[in-house]
Amino acid sequence: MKISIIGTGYVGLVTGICLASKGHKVICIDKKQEVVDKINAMVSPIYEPGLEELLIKAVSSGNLIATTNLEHSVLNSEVSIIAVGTPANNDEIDLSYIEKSVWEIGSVLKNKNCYHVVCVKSTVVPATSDTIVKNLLEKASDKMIGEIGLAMNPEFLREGKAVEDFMYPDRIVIGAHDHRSFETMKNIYKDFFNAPILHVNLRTAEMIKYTSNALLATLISFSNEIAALCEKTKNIDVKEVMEYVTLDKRFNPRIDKQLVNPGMNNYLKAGCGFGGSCFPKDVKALISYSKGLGYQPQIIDATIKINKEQPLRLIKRLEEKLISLKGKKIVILGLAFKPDTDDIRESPAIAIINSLLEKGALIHGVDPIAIESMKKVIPEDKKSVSYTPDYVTALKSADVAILVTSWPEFAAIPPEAFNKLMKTPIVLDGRRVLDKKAFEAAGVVYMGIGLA
Ligand SMILES: NC(=O)c1ccc[n+]([C@@H]2O[C@H](COP(=O)([O-])OP(=O)(O)OC[C@H]3O[C@@H](n4cnc5c(N)ncnc54)[C@H](O)[C@@H]3O)[C@@H](O)[C@H]2O)c1
Ligand SMILES: O=c1ccn([C@@H]2O[C@H](COP(=O)(O)OP(=O)(O)O[C@H]3O[C@H](CO)[C@@H](O)[C@H](O)[C@H]3O)[C@@H](O)[C@H]2O)c(=O)[nH]1
Repeated sequence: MKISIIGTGYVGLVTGICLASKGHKVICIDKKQEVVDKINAMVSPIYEPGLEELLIKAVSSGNLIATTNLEHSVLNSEVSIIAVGTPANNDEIDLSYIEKSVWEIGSVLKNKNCYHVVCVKSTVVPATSDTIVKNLLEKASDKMIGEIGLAMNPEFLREGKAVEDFMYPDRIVIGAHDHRSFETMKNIYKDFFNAPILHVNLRTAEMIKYTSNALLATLISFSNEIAALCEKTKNIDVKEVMEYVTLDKRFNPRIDKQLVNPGMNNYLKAGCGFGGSCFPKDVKALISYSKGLGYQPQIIDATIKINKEQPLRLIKRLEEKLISLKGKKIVILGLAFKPDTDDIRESPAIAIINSLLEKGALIHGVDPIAIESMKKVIPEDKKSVSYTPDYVTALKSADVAILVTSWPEFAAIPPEAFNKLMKTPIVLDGRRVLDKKAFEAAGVVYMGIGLA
């Protein structure tokens, strides 16, 4: 099929490249010329494992091109997928990018005579597609929805695993205004063999996306609350508790008596809090949507509150240990909000560094790829903040190291290196990926989230 994708960020680019690799003819549209130029030059504008290899194949096979020309792209495609940002504005969803792109598409459709489906892939609060999007499209095109197709197809990919998640989805949710819109969208996904394609109405599709993110975020805050209790009780380790609780087959289904999900990859890992461009923004948008309906949410309100406190609890524990953090050299192992990405949006590292700076500490941030992104938010300054990709340089004569992002390379640092390099070898494991016994055997003071 011929598909145009409006907005070529994480979601738009991954969608475009993956659909092109399934044989569709894809045009990626972005308003940023530098993004378009990079794509056409077969250089990925974002860091995502496996993406650039697929991009090279997609562009060289002629299945993918990028442009800033929306009109030409919409006229030359059967479906337009909208993947522009829906950022938070004072904790409410900002729909201005959606509105602008819908208007632009509608204006082109005014002069297009064959059937065209407009599909919202961006995350939008329930009833956005069947009210705001529908009204704008009808007004701009001078046509009724029905004559133009309308769908909402939420995206569930995770950064760092985006290609894998897109190519092998657990389910494909298609909210459709009518049967014809649904059938057209279904055709796009006909070669995604193992995923069920679920047909729902537009607003249900929107609610499924928010519910998914709110549930996953709530599981993390729940685990962090249990971690706080474990820290106040000697000899209980939250890692052990959560691991054994989740052996229950209601969390960990079995096939032929074998665990399907043995690594506890189920959002019940306590840590220094969830970050990223989605969980914080989407849970807050759901809270604001809910309040707008006159319902005061309780659980998801607590999810955000616990997440805000979680990085600060870490600092409090350090203060209890060291009395004062003033002048202490503190190494932050990990700046990205999770491994395998250079994205630092809402990363717990930001709250941790800012709080430590307020207390007069000196920061040495380490990350394999997220340093440049972090410098834009917390710039390097010779006195109190510096960054390096090299942990050896950072750890030299440090007072404390805090592991914030579970990059595998940090878990692979030998415990002896901390003892040898640091002034006072104290390690605070904010992701529980280090081996406490090995650290203690190497003479390092080990502190961990969810462990007294
Ligand atoms: N990032 C994720 O992992 C993820 C996963 C699932 C869903 N989502 C949702 O998908 C949406 C997009 O997220 P993202 O992270 O890809 O955003 P992003 O900020 O990375 O990318 C958005 C892109 O849209 C472009 N753009 C904005 N208005 C435009 C217009 N009128 N015409 C052409 N281009 C335009 C911007 O230049 C930018 O490159 C959001 O609603 C987000 O909540 C994101
Ligand atoms: O047990 C866990 C699992 C995750 N996290 C943290 O949660 C955050 C988000 O992680 P993850 O879900 O892997 O990354 P995202 O790329 O933000 O993906 C989420 O947000 C996307 C955007 O909406 C959705 O598409 C995905 O389904 C949803 O998982 C990160 O800071 C993680 O460190 C934990 O603290 N404990």
